[in-house]
Amino acid sequence: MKQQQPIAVLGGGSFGTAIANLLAGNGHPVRHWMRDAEQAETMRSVRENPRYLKGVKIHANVEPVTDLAATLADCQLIFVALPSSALRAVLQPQAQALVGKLLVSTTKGVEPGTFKLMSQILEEIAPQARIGVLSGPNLAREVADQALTASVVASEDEALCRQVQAVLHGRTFRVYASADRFGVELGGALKNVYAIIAGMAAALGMGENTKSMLITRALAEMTRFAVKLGANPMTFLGLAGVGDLIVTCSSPKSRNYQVGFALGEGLSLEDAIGRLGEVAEGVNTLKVLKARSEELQVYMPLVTGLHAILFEGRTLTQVIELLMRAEPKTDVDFISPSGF
Ligand SMILES: NC(=O)c1ccc[n+]([C@@H]2O[C@H](COP(=O)([O-])OP(=O)(O)OC[C@H]3O[C@@H](n4cnc5c(N)ncnc54)[C@H](O)[C@@H]3O)[C@@H](O)[C@H]2O)c1
Ligand SMILES: O=P(O)(O)OC[C@H](O)CO
Repeated sequence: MKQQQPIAVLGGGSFGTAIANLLAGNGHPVRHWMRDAEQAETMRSVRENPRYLKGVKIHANVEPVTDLAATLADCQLIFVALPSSALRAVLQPQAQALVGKLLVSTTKGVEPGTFKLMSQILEEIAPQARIGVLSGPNLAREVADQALTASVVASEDEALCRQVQAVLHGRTFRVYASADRFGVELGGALKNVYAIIAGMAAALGMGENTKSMLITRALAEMTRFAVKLGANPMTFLGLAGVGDLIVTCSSPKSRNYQVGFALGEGLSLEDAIGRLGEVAEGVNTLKVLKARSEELQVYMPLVTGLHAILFEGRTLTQVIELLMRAEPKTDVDFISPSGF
């Protein structure tokens, strides 16, 4: 009988582990690549990732590995679950091995300096690869615990979308397809910033009206920015836009929300990140988004306010005062700019 080709998952953190397990549970052999040999050995022997996904049993079809070149050589379909800060550095030296491969980024971040999204970096490193993204309301812990979940695979390459749907679809995980790779990926990166704000609001005991205002105005702000970049605003009404924004802004399981909550409790940014000990992409995204929104002259008061608190020494009270007293605006202005 012909042996099934393995699927690669790059990144030994919580999301890499959750995706590897999902694929394995669907009957696929998985090469789960991580840089840390000790972690791989632990995962091989105890069948758990105690540092990033404690209590979740690693499926027998998952093989934790540390040889990146061999992993890329053996696999055609490759899921990338590396932090945005590591993706280029890890994959650039492997450019030759990526020719003709199907690369699916699950990383939700933006590169400082270039403002490139992760699939755009993959495209630059490997112009002869086939590229897609997977994004949506997908907290790793819940995916791993088999909570009913939906996600979006986005690519101009329809066959890639169908293949990703086929390998991930299962009893607990539904995958929708989209041709709008840029919009889907941008939504996933931007929402992390607003989750920090939502976490702060929760720590301060703010009410339900406030939470709703924050999420809705965050969506307006994200969409305004996306439209300026030429993205389709309708994509933001889907799972990878409003769906991901809701889960990340309402769940204490979100690491970005946790950073915000710690800030709301009075911790410094450094201590909040230290206490988390995992990736919170929103902090870096905030810096690059603030700079880019100024260059493009897009009105983003929540981004400006959070940046002022984290990096310009403003107090939360000062920023709330400024936001609430700002000139009244038109609702849904990014769709009907001349509403009034
Ligand atoms: N965790 C989630 O719920 C979730 C869901 C969807 C998408 N994502 C995205 O997935 C990406 C990865 O996040 P995560 O949650 O798995 O992170 P994590 O904090 O759980 O783990 C990060 C992993 O990356 C590894 N790493 C760090 N630097 C590296 C390098 N230079 N080379 C190789 N490995 C390196 C660490 O060793 C660790 O294994 C992020 O962009 C995140 O936004 C996360
Ligand atoms: O834990 P966070 O804040 O990185 O969010 C995880 C996912 O992006 C939620 O979809």
